[in-house]
Amino acid sequence: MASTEYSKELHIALLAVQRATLLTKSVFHSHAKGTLDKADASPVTIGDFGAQALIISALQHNFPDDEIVAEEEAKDLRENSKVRQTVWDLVQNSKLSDDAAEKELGGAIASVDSMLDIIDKGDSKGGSKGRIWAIDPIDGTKGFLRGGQYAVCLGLMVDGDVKVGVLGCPNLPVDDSQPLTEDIGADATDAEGKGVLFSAVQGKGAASRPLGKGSLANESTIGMKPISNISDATFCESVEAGHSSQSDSVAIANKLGITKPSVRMDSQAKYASIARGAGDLYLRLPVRKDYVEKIWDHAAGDLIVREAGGQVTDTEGKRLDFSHGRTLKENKGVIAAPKDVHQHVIEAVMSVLGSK
Ligand SMILES: Nc1ncnc2c1ncn2[C@@H]1O[C@H](COP(=O)(O)O)[C@@H](O)[C@H]1OP(=O)(O)O
Ligand SMILES: [Mg+2]
Repeated sequence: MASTEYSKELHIALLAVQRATLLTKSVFHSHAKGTLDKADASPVTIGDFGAQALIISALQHNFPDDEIVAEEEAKDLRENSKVRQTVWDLVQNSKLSDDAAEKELGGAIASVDSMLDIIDKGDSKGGSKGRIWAIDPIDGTKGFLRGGQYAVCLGLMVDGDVKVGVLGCPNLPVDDSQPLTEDIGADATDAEGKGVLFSAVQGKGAASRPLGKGSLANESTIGMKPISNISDATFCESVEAGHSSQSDSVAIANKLGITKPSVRMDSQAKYASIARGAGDLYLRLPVRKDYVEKIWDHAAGDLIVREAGGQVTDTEGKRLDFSHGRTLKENKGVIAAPKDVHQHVIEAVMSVLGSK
């Protein structure tokens, strides 16, 4: 492997997200078969803890001095032996079939207690200095539960700037050119042709590759679709009306002359979908004034879209600022679009939100 800047970080991030995403798929299947019921916990909880443990152990093995911001803490696992055992069994059984890759990630976690300590390493406060990884082990929990879209998310920030981003999207089609539809990939966890790893390194573009099971398969470069007429755009938004205002998005679409209905999907799969040109715009319009977005919900997607030729800002046109700790407290909402139409979209957004 050529050793350009951040190539090792990218390589390890891809393998770590691949392994963790495969773990979440196996949780979904065990749940669907009913074999998880006796664990007394939701499959989201099991998958979240398992995926976070696997990713952090890989990062600690390779980059022991880096800080980590992750969504979960092990408190509940320490208090519930049944769930703890379920997660531990799962983590022990989650190995890449490529032995060399598994070795690069540091192999198996030594004990159940070290697994708990590893999960708790995700407690960094974040900030504007140093190397900090942001992890969302399962983003889009509702999508995960319904067999639809969710994402395993990992980003590396250096001095508050995202340098590497990886998204594991097990239920998106491998084919970058497949058009975006509401139920794309739904109930398709086991179907052929599903499961993608998206990645980007700052200044080096964005790529996709099949999620696969073993060594990382061939990557293809991805890019946003040029739009000659904004009224032909397809936009994505949350399924959850509580996460993004679906009435404001209709008003903004009207203003832009967009007639196609929105495509609703959970998770950062929205960022990935526009980055590969399957959709054009991603609107995330605040519903509650007091909600602050979390860095792990945006770091990877923000870089992947920008490296694919897009611009990502908040609803006022400000770039997402990852240097303020665990949250994006200086931003409200997210607007992602191809670079040359982004300002036009922001004007429509500001006019609609400003007139409320
Ligand atoms: N009021 C809210 N506004 C925006 N995002 C929210 C809100 N409440 C929760 N979220 C976050 O939205 C993310 C999912 O986004 P999407 O709708 O695009 O799939 C989750 O990480 C979730 O965080 P959490 O996991 O803490 O609930
Ligand atoms: Mg999330």
